[in-house]
Amino acid sequence: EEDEIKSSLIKFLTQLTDNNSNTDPTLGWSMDTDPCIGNWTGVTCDSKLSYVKKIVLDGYNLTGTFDAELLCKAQNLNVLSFNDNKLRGDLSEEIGNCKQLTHLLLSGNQFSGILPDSVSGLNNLKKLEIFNNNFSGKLPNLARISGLVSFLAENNQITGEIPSFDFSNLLFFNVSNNDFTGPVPDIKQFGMSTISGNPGLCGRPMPSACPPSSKKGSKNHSVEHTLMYAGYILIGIIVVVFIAFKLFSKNKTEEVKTDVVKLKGVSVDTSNTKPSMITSEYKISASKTDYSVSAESAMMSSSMIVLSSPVVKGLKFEDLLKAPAELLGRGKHGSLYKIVLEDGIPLVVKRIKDWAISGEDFKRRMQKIDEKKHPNVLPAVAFYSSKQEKLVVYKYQQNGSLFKLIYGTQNGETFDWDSRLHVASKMAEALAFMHKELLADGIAHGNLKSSNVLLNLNMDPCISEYGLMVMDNQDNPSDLLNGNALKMKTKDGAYSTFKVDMYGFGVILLELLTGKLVDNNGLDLAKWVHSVVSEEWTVEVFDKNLVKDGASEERMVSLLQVALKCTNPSPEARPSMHEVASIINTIREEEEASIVSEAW
Ligand SMILES: Nc1ncnc2c1ncn2[C@@H]1O[C@H](COP(=O)(O)OP(=O)(O)OP(=O)(O)O)[C@@H](O)[C@H]1O
Repeated sequence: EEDEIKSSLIKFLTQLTDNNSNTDPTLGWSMDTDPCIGNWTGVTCDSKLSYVKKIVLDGYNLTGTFDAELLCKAQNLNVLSFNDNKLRGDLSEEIGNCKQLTHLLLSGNQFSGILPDSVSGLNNLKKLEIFNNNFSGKLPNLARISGLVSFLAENNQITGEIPSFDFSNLLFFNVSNNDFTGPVPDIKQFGMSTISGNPGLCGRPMPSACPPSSKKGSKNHSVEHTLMYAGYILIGIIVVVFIAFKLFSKNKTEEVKTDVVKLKGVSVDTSNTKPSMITSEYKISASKTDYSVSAESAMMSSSMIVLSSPVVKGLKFEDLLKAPAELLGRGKHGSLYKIVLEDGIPLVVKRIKDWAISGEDFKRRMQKIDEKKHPNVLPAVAFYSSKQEKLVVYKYQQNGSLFKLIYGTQNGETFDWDSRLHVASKMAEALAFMHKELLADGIAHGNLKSSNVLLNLNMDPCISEYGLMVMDNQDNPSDLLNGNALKMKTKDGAYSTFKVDMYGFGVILLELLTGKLVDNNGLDLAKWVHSVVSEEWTVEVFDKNLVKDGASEERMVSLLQVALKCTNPSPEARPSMHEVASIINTIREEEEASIVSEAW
């Protein structure tokens, strides 16, 4: 079979080098040698040298017709690059036999005829580049290829409508100077020049408006559409009824519970707490509707420990209860409320759920953490502990979280490479400091993720909720499925959350680099990146906004390598925060040096 592939490839090449001026028209492709070990020009094999993976013959003066049937006998081909030759004729249907193709690059030739339907079946295709040819006719349904990042087809004579791509997934797009007709797609990010030279296009910003029913609308089509719209309307009605119902029943209950304070769920049972913290027995039950301060509750302030923060001197527990509260989030580990004190200071209160830690241990832990101050770690303002309740108070950060910043960029805000690198390096320094200082106490962050990284007024990262999570010491197998719980057993048998932090940090780096959302505690994003990178198409993992802005690929790759080390499934293999911080600093210095040299 190998011989068959070899002879097909050689036959394929002979047809292209017939009248070639090359000194050696065989380009070293010979039956006597192995394509993977012999010197076959332009041929690259997989790492095990078992099959031909790429053929790159750009600018080899190749002429004649491109026999896809012969070529695609090598079924494992990933990359075909024949740019800038003199290839003529049709691209035949058999190109579809190269099922593994990720790159089909044929620009700068004299291909004619239609692009065969089989191209739309190349599911793995990432780049399809056919510009500067004479392709004509309608395109197959290329929108089916979900992973496509580049479609460049300018300077052909292609007709029909522009494929209905999901343009937000494309990095490179150009169909200018063809004969496309139909409506102009939403391609803002690419600019109108990428569709110019297609006089038959209609709708804004073209001079001609699209005819109202430009769709040929066969009967089947219109029936389908009617059904679809009827479905939408039905769903709409259900949603409206549901919301109305909810609102109605909520109004009813609110008549009973007079207060809007969401903290009212807080139940403070002080009967079992240490006498040093609480002087007498008072109970505020969850069902109690009014939290107005009573003389007794003032005494409870003693269990509220206000840390060194000057912002809220003398903050009392009842101040928290009194202030109007807004639920910001309800996570796996508790709820977060925003409150505004009487003097207008906004705070957030984290109410930690199910934390089996004694009041003393909690107090000691919070004070240990508070002793270590770093400008990029958000200090707690106060905390409160009773048997049922653990509350930690922070200052409200009006600039939102890193999570919002990364995913907000889709709405047109920019978060450029320089700023991302800045955030990464500040975070790494802060965590390296905290890890070092708190190593002996075994207090790591425990729940590092981009929503716990806030931005201060200078847009510097501010890591929140440090140390509020303790990993339970049970080896819960279901926990092992999510990345957060990839724990490491230390010598004395305890688990170290420090390596869990490394994983969390790695995922944040991946978010910064890819701009992609994390599912399932980051495991999916990490898995995805690991798989793309192992297939060698590293560049395609990066956020296209970064690529578009011309961020340095070299330094993005360096940061990606750090992220991959941090998200190694095996905790022992992950680096320390100290190592990571120094690598990231080096990357940043290189970035700064390059900006300086560019300025020259
Ligand atoms: N001090 C703060 N100032 C402003 N926003 C904050 C502050 N702390 C957290 N937030 C934001 O409030 C939202 C809810 O926070 P919360 O901590 O409940 O969610 P989470 O981090 O997803 O969950 P968890 O920490 O329980 O795993 C998040 O978007 C977070 O970024």
